[in-house]
Amino acid sequence: MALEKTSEPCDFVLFGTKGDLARRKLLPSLFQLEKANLLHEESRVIGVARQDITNAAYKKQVKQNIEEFGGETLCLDTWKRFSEKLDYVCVDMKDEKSYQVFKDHVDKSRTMVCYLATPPSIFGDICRGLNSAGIIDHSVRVVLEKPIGHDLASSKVINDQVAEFFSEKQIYRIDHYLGKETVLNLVALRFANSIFATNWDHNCIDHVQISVAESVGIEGRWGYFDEAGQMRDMVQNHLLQILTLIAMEPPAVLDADSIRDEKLKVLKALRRITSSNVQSDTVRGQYVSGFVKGKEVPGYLEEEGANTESQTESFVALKVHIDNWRWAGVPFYLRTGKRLPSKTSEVNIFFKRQPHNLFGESFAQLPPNKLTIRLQPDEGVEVTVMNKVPGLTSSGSMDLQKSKLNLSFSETFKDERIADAYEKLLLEVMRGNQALFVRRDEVEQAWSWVDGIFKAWDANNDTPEPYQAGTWGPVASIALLARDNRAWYESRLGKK
Ligand SMILES: NC(=O)C1=CN([C@@H]2O[C@H](COP(=O)(O)OP(=O)(O)OC[C@H]3O[C@@H](n4cnc5c(N)ncnc54)[C@H](OP(=O)(O)O)[C@@H]3O)[C@@H](O)[C@H]2O)C=CC1
Ligand SMILES: O=C1O[C@H](COP(=O)(O)O)[C@@H](O)[C@H](O)[C@H]1O
Repeated sequence: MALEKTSEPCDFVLFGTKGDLARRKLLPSLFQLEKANLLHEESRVIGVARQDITNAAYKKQVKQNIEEFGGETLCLDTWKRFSEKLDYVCVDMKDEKSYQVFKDHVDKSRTMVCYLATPPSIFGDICRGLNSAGIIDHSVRVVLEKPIGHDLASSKVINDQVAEFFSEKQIYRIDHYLGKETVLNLVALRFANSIFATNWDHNCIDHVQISVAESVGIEGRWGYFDEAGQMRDMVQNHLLQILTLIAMEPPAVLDADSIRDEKLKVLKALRRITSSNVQSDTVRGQYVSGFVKGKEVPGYLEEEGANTESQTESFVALKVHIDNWRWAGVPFYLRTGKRLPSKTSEVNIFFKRQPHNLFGESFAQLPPNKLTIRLQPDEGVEVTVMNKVPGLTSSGSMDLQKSKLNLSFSETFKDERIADAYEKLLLEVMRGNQALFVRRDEVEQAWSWVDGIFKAWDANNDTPEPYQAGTWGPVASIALLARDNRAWYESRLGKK
């Protein structure tokens, strides 16, 4: 993927620079942008945290982060250029007065991006602090991390707090799945290829499966995860965003609001899950100890910091209906979980059978066409097609077999490095393109739908079903599809 350099110098202010996300993802991504010469020569990265350290000490910490999480040997030339861009500001983000110090660090003639990699509970404090220091004007952009809130009500509170100081045009709500190369490719695949564009509805498609499987557990983030659970951590944002890109109508143009208007319509058309269908259409699970990739791992309730009463779900499977013309009668099955056999995300589109069988028994036994979009790893697109087995037969019959048309990104684009999602998104913020960010109404519509599921679970006194770490989730997840005479497509890596 060729990314384009930012044309304007930018002050990129990273609140929460010592946190997990900043260390693992954001700083290494900024470093990669520097390495690819995509940061403007005069741009700066200003880390903000509450520890009182010198700029030199901060640079040392950032260097260690990049060495630890950058995934490659540190390129010293790049580091020299990058470290010259680094600056550090000590702020207690809850104390309005402490923001005055910014005046000495930011240059109002540049574009300013404030990335809030902090708990959402202090987004309002940060905006207020920046405002009291006179830093906010119409050109400043603010990036908000997900999940925004815990439910619709709390997300409205946070969005209102930020909206007091920033207009919607200045707000970039990040969902890092929207920066993944293969998720970006969904739009190209659908709207640049007439073979898909013209077959993308209830006439041709039987059902859709979206699986986002993780092999990791909660990675020492009990405090955060146990409050959130897989539904708020993954479904409310990443899975619903993927779903909207698969299901949306073609936007008139590829600008931010045209795309977001179409995604919003899909979210509005989601059939609500209530206490009458929650049992048939949802499954939630919590892992118990088991083996992942041959290694013994603890159960959810044995994780560091765990409370043994927790009923937080680490797995969710859903049957979702989109009540509109295009998708009438086409179920979308979604599943995501931690401590599954492998880290594999893919979308499988199952097409309908041909209306009439011209080929006899061998054809009847074969599954219909399937389009697999491998989001990660081994990014690519695969179509299963029916093919004649070459050769002569005494009866003259035609034997068919299932074959694959396989586009592997790593083989096809050998010379292109696949950029991390955050690299793409950070560059888009610096460039001022909101197309890959989530609008307030989308976030709130998604919460409203997810809130309905929690309400229904509560009404039914539903609790998560146990599943062994290293398996594909509770048995009920298999039953969810089996009731419809369907089965999850167990992806290639799951078989390894
Ligand atoms: N970690 C991840 O993989 C992901 C995280 N996110 C989101 O990103 C955000 C950050 O997450 P994460 O990095 O994991 O969180 P952490 O708890 O690791 O980091 C939060 C940062 O905020 C700082 N902070 C909190 N309160 C204050 C305060 N009053 N004054 C100054 N600094 C403060 C902390 O400073 P200190 O170091 O001093 O405590 C810390 O550096 C959250 O919204 C999360 O939901 C989203 C996707 C993935
Ligand atoms: O946002 C989050 O995403 C990660 C999974 O992201 P991926 O890019 O590695 O697929 C998830 O592990 C984490 O819990 C969640 O907060």
